[in-house]
Amino acid sequence: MIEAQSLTKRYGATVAVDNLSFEVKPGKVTGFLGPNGAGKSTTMRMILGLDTPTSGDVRIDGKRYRDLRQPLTEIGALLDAKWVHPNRSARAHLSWMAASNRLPKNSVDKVLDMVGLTEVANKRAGAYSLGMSQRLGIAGALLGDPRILLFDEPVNGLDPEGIVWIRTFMQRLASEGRTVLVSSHLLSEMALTAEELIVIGRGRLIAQSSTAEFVERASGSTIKVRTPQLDQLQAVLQQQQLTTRVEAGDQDTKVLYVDGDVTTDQVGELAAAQGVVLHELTQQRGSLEQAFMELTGDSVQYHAQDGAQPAPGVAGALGVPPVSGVETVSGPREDN
Ligand SMILES: Nc1ncnc2c1ncn2[C@@H]1O[C@H](COP(=O)(O)OP(=O)(O)OP(=O)(O)O)[C@@H](O)[C@H]1O
Repeated sequence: MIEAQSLTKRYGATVAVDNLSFEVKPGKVTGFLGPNGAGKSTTMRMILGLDTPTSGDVRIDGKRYRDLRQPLTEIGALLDAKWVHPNRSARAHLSWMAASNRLPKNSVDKVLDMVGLTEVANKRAGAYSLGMSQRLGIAGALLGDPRILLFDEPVNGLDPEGIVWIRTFMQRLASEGRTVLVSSHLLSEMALTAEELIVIGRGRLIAQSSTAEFVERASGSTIKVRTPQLDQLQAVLQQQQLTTRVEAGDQDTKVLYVDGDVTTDQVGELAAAQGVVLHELTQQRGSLEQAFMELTGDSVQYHAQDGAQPAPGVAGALGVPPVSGVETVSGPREDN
C-alpha cells in the first residue's frame, strides 16, 4: 500500500505537485494518469525518496522510503529503462544490483527468467531494443521480490507486442497480491491495463476511482436514433425529461440524438409503446482521449520546443487558453 498525504513539491515558482493525497492498494494495477508535465514522475520520485517533498508525506506500507531497511525487497521501480551502462550485460547489471543490495545471487536468474531475457542475458545492454531494455528495467525492479512496484510510462515507444507483454505482466504481478502503480498519459492504454485510476493535472488530483467508473464518466454516451416519425419520438422523449437534439444525416435525412443517462433499451421501449418505427438505435461513445483531454483540459502543459504553441489537438482544439509560464521537462533534473 502507498499512501500520499497532502504531497506538495515546488521547484522555484513551479508547483509540480500540489497538495496531492491518494492511496494505492495491493492486488490491482493502479494507473497514474495525467497529461505531460502533470507531476507523475515527480510524485514517483518522492515515493522513492529521490525528491524531498516541500510539504506533505508519502508512506510505503506505513514507512517512509528512507526508513526502509532493505528498500529493494519492499519497493521496486522502473523509472528510466535506458539508465543501464550500455557496455554491461543484463546479467552483469543485475548481479551488480543484487550484490550492492545484499540480495541472493540466484535472484538474478529468477528475474531474467520472469521477464524472458535468459537467452540474451550475456549480451551488452546497449544493443537491446527498447522493449528488451524495458524488460531489463522490470527485472531490476523485481530483483528483491518487492510487494510494491512503480513503473513510469513503461509502454512509451513500444510496439504493440511489447505493450501487450508489459500490460499482461503488470496484471500478473498485481494478481500475485502486489501493489502496482503505473503512470501514463494515455487513458486508452490505462483503460486496458488498470483497474483503478488516480488522475492528476497540474499536480492536483482530478479523480481517484475505478477505471470503469472514470471511463464511463469521461466518455459520456449519446444514443443515435433514425426514425421516419422523428417529431413524434422527440416529443415522447422530451416528456420523459430526456435531452434530445436533431442533426442533419445523410441524403436530407434527420437524426435524433438523446444525451445523458439513458439506455438504448429505454429509448426502444418508449418508441415501441407509441408505435414509433425505428430504423436505427445505437449507443455512441465519444473518443476516450478527447474526453480525457476535456477533463484535464485546463491542466494540460506542453513542451516549449515548438515556440510555446499548444500541441495540435490538445489545448488548441479544446479552446483551452495558452498556458503562461511554460516549462520544458527535458534536460537534466536538479533536486532542490
Ligand atoms: N527538477 C526539476 N526542476 C524544475 N522543474 C521540474 C523538475 N522536475 C519537474 N519539474 C516540473 O514539474 C512539473 C511536473 O513534471 P513531471 O516530470 O513530474 O510531470 P509528468 O507528469 O511526469 O510529465 P512527463 O510525462 O512529461 O514527464 C513540470 O512543470 C516540470 O517542468
